[in-house]
Amino acid sequence: MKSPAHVLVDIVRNCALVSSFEDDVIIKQGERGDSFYIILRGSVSVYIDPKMTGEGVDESTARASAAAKRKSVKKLHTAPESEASILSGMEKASVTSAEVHDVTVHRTEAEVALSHEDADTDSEMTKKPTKLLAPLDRNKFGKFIMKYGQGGAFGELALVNKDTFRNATVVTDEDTDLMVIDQELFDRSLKAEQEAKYAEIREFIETNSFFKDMNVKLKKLLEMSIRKERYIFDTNIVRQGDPVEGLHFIISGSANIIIQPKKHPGQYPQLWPFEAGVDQIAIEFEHLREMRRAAILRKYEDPSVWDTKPEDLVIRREQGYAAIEKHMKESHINLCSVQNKEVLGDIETLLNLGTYVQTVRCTADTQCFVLDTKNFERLVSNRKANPITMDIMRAHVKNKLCMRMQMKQADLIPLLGYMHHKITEQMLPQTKKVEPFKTSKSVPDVEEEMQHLLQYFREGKEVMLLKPIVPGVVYYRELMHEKAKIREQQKKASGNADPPTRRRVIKAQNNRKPRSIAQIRESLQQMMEAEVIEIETKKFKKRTPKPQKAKSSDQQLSVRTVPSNTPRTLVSSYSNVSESQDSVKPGLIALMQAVRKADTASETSETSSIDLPNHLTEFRNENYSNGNSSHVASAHKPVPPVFVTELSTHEIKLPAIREEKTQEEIILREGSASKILSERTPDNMTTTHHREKDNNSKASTKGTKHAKSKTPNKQAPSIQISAENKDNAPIEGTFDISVASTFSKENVPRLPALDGSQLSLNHGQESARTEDTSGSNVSLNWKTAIKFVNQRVQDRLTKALLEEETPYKDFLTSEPSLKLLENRIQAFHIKYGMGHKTKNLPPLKRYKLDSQDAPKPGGRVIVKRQMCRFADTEYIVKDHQHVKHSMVEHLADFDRVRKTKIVVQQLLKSSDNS
Ligand SMILES: Nc1ncnc2c1ncn2[C@@H]1O[C@@H]2COP(=O)(O)O[C@H]2[C@H]1O
Repeated sequence: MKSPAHVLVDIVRNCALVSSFEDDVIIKQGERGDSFYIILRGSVSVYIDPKMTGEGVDESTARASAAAKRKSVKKLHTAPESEASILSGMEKASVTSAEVHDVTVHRTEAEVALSHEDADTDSEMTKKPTKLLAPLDRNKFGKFIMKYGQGGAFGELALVNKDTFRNATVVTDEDTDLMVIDQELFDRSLKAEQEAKYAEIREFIETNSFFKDMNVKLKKLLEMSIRKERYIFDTNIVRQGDPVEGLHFIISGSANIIIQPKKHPGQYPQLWPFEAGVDQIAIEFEHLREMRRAAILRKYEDPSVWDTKPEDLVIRREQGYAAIEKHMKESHINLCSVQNKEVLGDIETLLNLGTYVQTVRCTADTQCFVLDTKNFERLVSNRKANPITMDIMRAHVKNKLCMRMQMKQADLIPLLGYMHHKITEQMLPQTKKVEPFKTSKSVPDVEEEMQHLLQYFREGKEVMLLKPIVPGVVYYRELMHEKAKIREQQKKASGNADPPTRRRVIKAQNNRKPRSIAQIRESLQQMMEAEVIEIETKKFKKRTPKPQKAKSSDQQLSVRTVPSNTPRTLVSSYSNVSESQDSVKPGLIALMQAVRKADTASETSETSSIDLPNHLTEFRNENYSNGNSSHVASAHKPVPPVFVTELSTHEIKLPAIREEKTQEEIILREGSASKILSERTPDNMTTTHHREKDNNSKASTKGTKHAKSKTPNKQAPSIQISAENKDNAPIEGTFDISVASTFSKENVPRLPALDGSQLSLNHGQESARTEDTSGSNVSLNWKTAIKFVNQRVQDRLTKALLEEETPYKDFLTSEPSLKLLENRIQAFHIKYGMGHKTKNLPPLKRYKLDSQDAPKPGGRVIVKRQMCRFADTEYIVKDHQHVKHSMVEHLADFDRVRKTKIVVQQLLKSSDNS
């Protein structure tokens, strides 16, 4: 093998020297070539036409275009100088080497003179003398790739590759002297070395994680585009602030990464301050970046933030070289050391930073493979041609930045965090545009609602005053009711109610506060009174034989029946109470005790007390004819039944009104409590539940088809009272315990129509005091209870329920309700903005839906839709609408400006808090 000196001598002796002028095309892409060039003086530029290499198109298209090209080559192979000769270096065209000549253009002085002469003649003829001297249009050669200067060499590929096609176009940038080495000389002097170089590059590509998965064609192109460079000890491979050349892959040696963070703001003014964008808060305040930048500059008045040069100069001039060296050392951060397999310039390239973030100084002789930016853009970052490499690179860069951020001095380099954030953002499948405030989790729902409102106001839209619908706002309760109803309906429709979720249960338990003993006692007492628990019963059980309990009853009730051929009496089984408690407890307890006492007495005497109406026979047979019930002797005459089923401690239920099918009013049965009721029931009757109103109201009942008897509700504790009407259907009322609590033997209301004779209650010794003409004995207490209950029913159907018809007679649209609404609006306003000024808000305007002067709903006028509680019952009362609509106009003086003010205040408040 020849020594380098011998090779050099051989080359110098046998090469040719050529001088070229500016814009001479030395090599044309696609043509065949047999020369290698070394630049002795001047410079050249390399251009590649991507269409000819097939890069940037997927393989199938490339194949198709290649086939097309092959065809055209066959056609035109006789004219090698024509366009047909511009073939892809990759394509193996069937053109013989003899037919193709090296068409490298060397413009000699004579040729140029000639062309000038031509131009002159031309100018004489065409008067356009400068035409040939016009600058060369280099665009037609494709993309600019790189420049070679003095000492550079090119044209080796055609000689190394068997196909001898030129892979790029080379054009002189100035007058250039070239050393030309022909194929023969090249083969014997340089070919081996060049081949080895390309083999090494090929191996690098095959093993490098960025490139190994690229397609073969791109790999081949990449192979031609990568060059090897050597850097000696203590030289910089790249320098912070210099324009990014491309990627440097260190393959041997080692280097230090040195960073001057102070330079970064000047290098990347568009990104500075670098904290912006790193976290959620910074993103939200991204729009304030300029202000922050100015503020920081004002604060520190530090020009070095922008440029470190003047500062360096000042130090050097004032304090000398030693000082500046020391200063430089201090401001340089030696971040880490890198070696084989390190990539330089990848961060900058991916983040499009333009200049190097760091200086990389060799700590040993170092070799790198270099992929220029242009070649990188052409072959790697082109997504179409190469979809995977960029993703691999991003992951690599992210890892690298992660590791660097964990280094000791990383805190002094804020740019690191920013770059990491940016790369992470790039790696997201779809980078989310973060809107300030809106997406922030720190902003509560209410605030978001307020922002919506603000938006509406900005757009000049009228908004419902009562929005947002959040707890504490006026219509929240109504909305929740509506929702609850819908849920209920859905549950009913689906057939089975879902059990509460475990989570809810836990929550409920957590919310429960521990109760004091007094509270526990109190609730126990209440439960006892409500017969939910059976403490008293148990006590009693020890002393007296217990009547059998009805199987179907969930409550502590039992009903005794008499044989079906005798009048049947239904009484409560509250017979197990000690007499000592009798007179002590007022109200309901007294009543219940009285009932129990009477019941006990009746048990012992085995007499029936209250007749069971016919329509209840079935009910009784179904529920109580299980042989467990004790039979009570019946009275001879049918008597109005009092059907005590359940107890209520809270709710006042509306009486369900039984209506005649044929008549336009409620008629109750004579000879019973219902008779009294019928006597006292006015012609017109309304079904509102304002007990405090007088009985002058006029509303009539309507005949209806609903005639089902209602089975007493055994779940909810309440007392239901059944009276009998013509159709033997019950009239049910609900016992008001709050009123009952004032009840005592002495103040039993006098019921003029209440006739003891109609009661066939037989309660042993107490019966002597009854006025029962049938001879049945009714205990005083029991009778009193019946009286009281009847009184209540009577009150319900006469006084309490008969209310004067007003536009807002329904509970929800009644005056108190609207007052409540006004209060809540006021509270809302006080809470959300106007404070004390809103105390004197004008009242809501009320309209009847059908009145002529009523405004149309919309804008400031809301229609309030409300369901009457009767909606759930089976009875329809004439002229009564279950669904009520009323209209309420918003407060008049609450103009938009003030609303906006409130919203803005609210927003400001919330941003202050956050
Ligand atoms: N990226 C590149 N791809 C191909 N050739 C290049 C590239 N950069 C520089 N060149 C040179 O341009 C020359 C064009 O002719 P050759 O193909 O013989 O050899 C080529 C290389 O020496």
